[in-house]
Amino acid sequence: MNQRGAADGCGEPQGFRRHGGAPFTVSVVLPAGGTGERTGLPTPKQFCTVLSRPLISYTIQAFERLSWIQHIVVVVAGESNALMTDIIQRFQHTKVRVVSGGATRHRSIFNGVRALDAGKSGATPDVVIIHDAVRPFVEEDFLFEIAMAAKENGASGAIRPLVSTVIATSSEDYLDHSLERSKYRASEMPQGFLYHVIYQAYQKCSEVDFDFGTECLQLALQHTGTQAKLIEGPPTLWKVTYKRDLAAAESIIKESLCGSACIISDGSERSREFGQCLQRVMGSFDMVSILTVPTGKMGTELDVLPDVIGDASCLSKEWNFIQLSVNGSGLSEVEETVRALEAANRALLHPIVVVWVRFDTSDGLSVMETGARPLLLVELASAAKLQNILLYGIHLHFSEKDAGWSDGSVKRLAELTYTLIHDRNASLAGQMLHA
Ligand SMILES: Nc1ccn([C@@H]2O[C@H](COP(=O)(O)OP(=O)(O)OP(=O)(O)O)[C@@H](O)[C@H]2O)c(=O)n1
Ligand SMILES: O=P(O)(O)OC[C@@H](O)[C@@H](O)[C@@H](O)CO
Repeated sequence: MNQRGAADGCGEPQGFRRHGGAPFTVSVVLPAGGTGERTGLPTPKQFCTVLSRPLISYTIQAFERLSWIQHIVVVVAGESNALMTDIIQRFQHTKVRVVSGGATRHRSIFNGVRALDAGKSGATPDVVIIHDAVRPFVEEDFLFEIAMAAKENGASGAIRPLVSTVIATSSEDYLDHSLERSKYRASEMPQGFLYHVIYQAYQKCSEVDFDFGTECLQLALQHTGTQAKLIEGPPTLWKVTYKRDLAAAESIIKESLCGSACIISDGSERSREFGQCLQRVMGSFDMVSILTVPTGKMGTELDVLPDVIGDASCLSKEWNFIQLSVNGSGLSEVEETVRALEAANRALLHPIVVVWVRFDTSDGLSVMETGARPLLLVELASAAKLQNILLYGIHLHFSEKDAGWSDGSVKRLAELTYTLIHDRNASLAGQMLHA
C-alpha cells in the first residue's frame, strides 16, 4: 500500500513512500500564461474573480493543501507577473513560484518544467504534474493516481468520454468521415511525467510542436517512446474555456460552501429551543452538519465561539453562522461573532455568511419596526463586508399569546436563511429581511 508522505520533522513534505521503498517527490506546473480569448473578456480567465477570488487561486489551493506536493510553479505572461505575485501574497499561498510564460501553451509549460530543474528550485522532482491553471476542480485522490501512474509508467494522463462525435472534414468543409466515438477519449488534465521524460520530450520538440501542439502526452510518446498510462477522471476535471464556464465554476463553488452551518443561540431557553427547531428544519436542506453553540457560556468572554471558529481541525472551512437572539439586542453578540471570524482569518479564501435571526415576542411596536436597529446592522455589515464576511438580518415576530412559533414560520425562516447562505449575495448584506 502506498502511503502519501506527510511533512517530516523539519516540515519538508516527504513525497510518496512505498513500504520499505525510497520516497519520491512530486512538483507541479500550472500553465497560466494564456489570454483566454474564447471568454470574450478583457481579463484572462485565470485571473477572473469567482466569489471575490481569482480563479487561479482555487487551483493553487487544490495543490498547496497536499503535503506530498513539494513545489508549485505557476507560469504566467510577463505582464501578469506582478498580479500573480499579489494574488499569492493576498491569499497567503505557499510553495508557489512564478515564472514567465511563452507565446504558446507548450512554450509556457516547458518554461515551467525548466524552472523545476535542480539548479533553480533546490531539487529536481522525480515526478512533475502538469495541470491547466483554469481547471480548479481537481481532487487529491485522482492526483495521487496520476502521480503513481507517472512514476510507474513514465507518463500518465486524465481522460474523459467524448460527449460529441469527432468528424474529419474535406477541404471544402464537407464530411470526409467520422470517428467511432467508442474508440476515442478526450484528453484532459492533470497529466503526470517522470521529470526526465517530459524534460527530454521538450528538448527534442520541433518549432511546429511548440507552436501548434496541444498534447504533452504525444510529445512524450513521439520524442522519448514513453507510452502514457491513461486514467479516466471524474467529470469535475473540465477546463474553464468560455464565459459560461466561469458562471458554472461559481455555481459549483457556492454549492461547496453551503454544506454546513453553526447555529449560535443566545443562551436563553427560548433561543435554545428555537435553535433546535431550526436545526431540525435546516437539516432537510441537506446542510451536512449543524452545530449549536450556546452563547450563554460565551457571555462577554466569548470563550466558546473562538474555539468553535478557530478550531479548523474539527470544523470544515465552510462554516456559515446563524446567530439567534430573542428579544435582546443581539447585535453586540453578532459583532463579537464577526470579530472572532476576523481574528481567526476564516474568510481569507471565501466569503463567510453570518445570518442574524432576531425574533421578538413583544406585542408592542418593537424597536425593529421603529427602524432604529437596521441602521446599526447596515453599518456593521458594511465593515464586515470589507473582511469578506457577509452579514444579513432576519426578523421574526410572534406574540407571547401564541403557543410558540409555528412550523410554517420556522420553515419560512429556514428557506430564507438557506437562500442567503447559498447565494452569498454581497448586495443584500446589511439588509433586515422579514420571515
Ligand atoms: N501561451 C499560453 C497559452 C495558454 N496557457 C495556459 O494553458 C491553459 C489551457 O489553455 P487554454 O484553455 O487554451 O487557455 P487560453 O490560451 O488562455 O485560451 P484561449 O485559447 O481562449 O485564448 C490555460 O491555463 C492557459 O493560461 C499558457 O500557459 N500559455
Ligand atoms: O486546447 P486548449 O488550448 O483549449 O487547452 C489545452 C487542452 O487541450 C489540454 O489541456 C488537454 O487537451 C490535455 O492536453
